[in-house]
Amino acid sequence: MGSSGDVNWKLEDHPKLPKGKTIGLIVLDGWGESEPDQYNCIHKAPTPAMDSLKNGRPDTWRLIKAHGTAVGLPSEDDMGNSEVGHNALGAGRIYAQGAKLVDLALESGKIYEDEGFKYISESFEKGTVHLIGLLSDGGVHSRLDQVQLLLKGFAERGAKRIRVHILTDGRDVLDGSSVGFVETLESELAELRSKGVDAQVASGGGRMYVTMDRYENDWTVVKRGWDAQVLGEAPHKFKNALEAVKKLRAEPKANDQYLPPFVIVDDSGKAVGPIVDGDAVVTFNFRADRMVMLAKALENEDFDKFDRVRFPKIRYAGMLQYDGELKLPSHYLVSPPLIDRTSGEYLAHNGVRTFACSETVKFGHVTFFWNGNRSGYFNEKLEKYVEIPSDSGISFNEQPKMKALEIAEKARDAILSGNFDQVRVNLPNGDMVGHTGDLDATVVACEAADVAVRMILDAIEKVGGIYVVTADHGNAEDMVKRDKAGKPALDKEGKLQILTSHTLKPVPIAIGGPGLSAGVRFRLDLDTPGLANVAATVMNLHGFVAPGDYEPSLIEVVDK
Ligand SMILES: O=C(O)[C@H](O)COP(=O)(O)O
Ligand SMILES: [Mn+2]
Ligand SMILES: [Mn+2]
Repeated sequence: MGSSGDVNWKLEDHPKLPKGKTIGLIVLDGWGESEPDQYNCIHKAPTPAMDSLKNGRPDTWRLIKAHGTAVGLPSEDDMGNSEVGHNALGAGRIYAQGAKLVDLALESGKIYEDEGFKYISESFEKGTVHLIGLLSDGGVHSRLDQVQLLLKGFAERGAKRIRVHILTDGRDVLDGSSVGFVETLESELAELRSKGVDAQVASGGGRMYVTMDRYENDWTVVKRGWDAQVLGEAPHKFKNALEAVKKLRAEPKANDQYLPPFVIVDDSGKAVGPIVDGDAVVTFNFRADRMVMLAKALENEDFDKFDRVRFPKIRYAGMLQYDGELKLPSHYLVSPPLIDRTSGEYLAHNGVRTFACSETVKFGHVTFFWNGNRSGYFNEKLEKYVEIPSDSGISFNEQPKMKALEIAEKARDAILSGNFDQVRVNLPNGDMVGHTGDLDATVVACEAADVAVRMILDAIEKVGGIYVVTADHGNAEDMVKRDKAGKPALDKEGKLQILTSHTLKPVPIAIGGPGLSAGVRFRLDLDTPGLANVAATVMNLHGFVAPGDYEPSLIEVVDK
């Protein structure tokens, strides 16, 4: 057990707070705090459990920051996301995250000096370099400006033939914005062509239908991408990417997230950029969860998730290494943040028994991301992680209740069993349904999450425990794009622009339960605390003082 040899894992006893209270720790995914209006689905939904934690309870309910620099992102314009949110919640400190690390490596040019670039550049002379990833400026999984810099950088350093395999977004950015991003990319590629580089888009598809599945929920998503990117085969063929995206978007009910796969073909109808022996491949997403499955398909000799038909001998590098435990991929352009000494690891060393649960689409959030991008248990005798299979092959507005009830039942049973000191869940509804842009379904989703919260609170009540309820970033509380004055913004045709993405809003945190010592309340002296302050808070509630370099606890104990 343990990640680093000479760490003193023993946590000091908290001078005032007892040990042995069962803590129910709930993360509502995509649940921010915003003005109550008709685009605030949390406000529109009946949420009696969450309301009861807030109303009239200023000492034990507050807001904390969940976006921008508070979670290690480059700027205050960066909305929060699950990866950085759960990293901060679990690690108790703020780490420069993927987006920022890539920015720094590009700015300093270090990206071109390290092993990963040297490795792929061996293919520049004779092979093609392929770039695969999410094409948007969402800044959650990838950023187009970084891709533009990479394209230039590769060309300046000898790449002769470049192919880009795009995944359209519409989830971290507005639906329909794919067209503009493709235009930007196309003009970048035209610029390269004018300098003698053979550069073009080779394939594409919508991120949720092609390639970017996560936590092995549905391998057919990755297969669709493989067929287009590697084999050069797809149901739709076009002469260029702009035409592809425009035509496919014109189909009834089409949207950026779910565009079908396509390949770009030459005049003879042949795909312009299948991946073949001797080529280099870079997956340019910096975020791990939705790249791991493709990385496995590209890298692993033994692979049985679908028939790859061909397994080309390529030089493959990720923008980052996506899984430090699996060392996947083995080559990468930028080193990921080294998140060590997470609260989970400390608590395991101090005998705290932990149960963690979510459904597939968020399971890694409350385990892998929570534990500093680390798979598996710190101590399997003390921990139990339960994954409830998510529905696959549907958009979650079709089943907005998702598995909230099942997650709550597992948490309830874990709490009542007396076998665990911390029972931690992620309730995905507000986020996953919020991303569909379906307002009515998102209201149902928020209500379902609230019902799940109630069930967990009731179990905590029964065992005399403590609850901590918070969220990782905003989403469902604001479902419309707004102008600077905060009014809903209309597009050129006068239509409302539905917001499928996360937001910049703060998130609530509430504590309570019969086990909470009298006199515990939120401190008023902290200057805009954020998600990283939660870990020390939870350690206190388990009866421990947090390590000195953790962000300060949110609570104090006053004499009553
Ligand atoms: O991957 C996704 O679904 C979105 O881009 C971000 O959502 P998450 O950060 O809540 O997972
Ligand atoms: Mn999230
Ligand atoms: Mn999300």
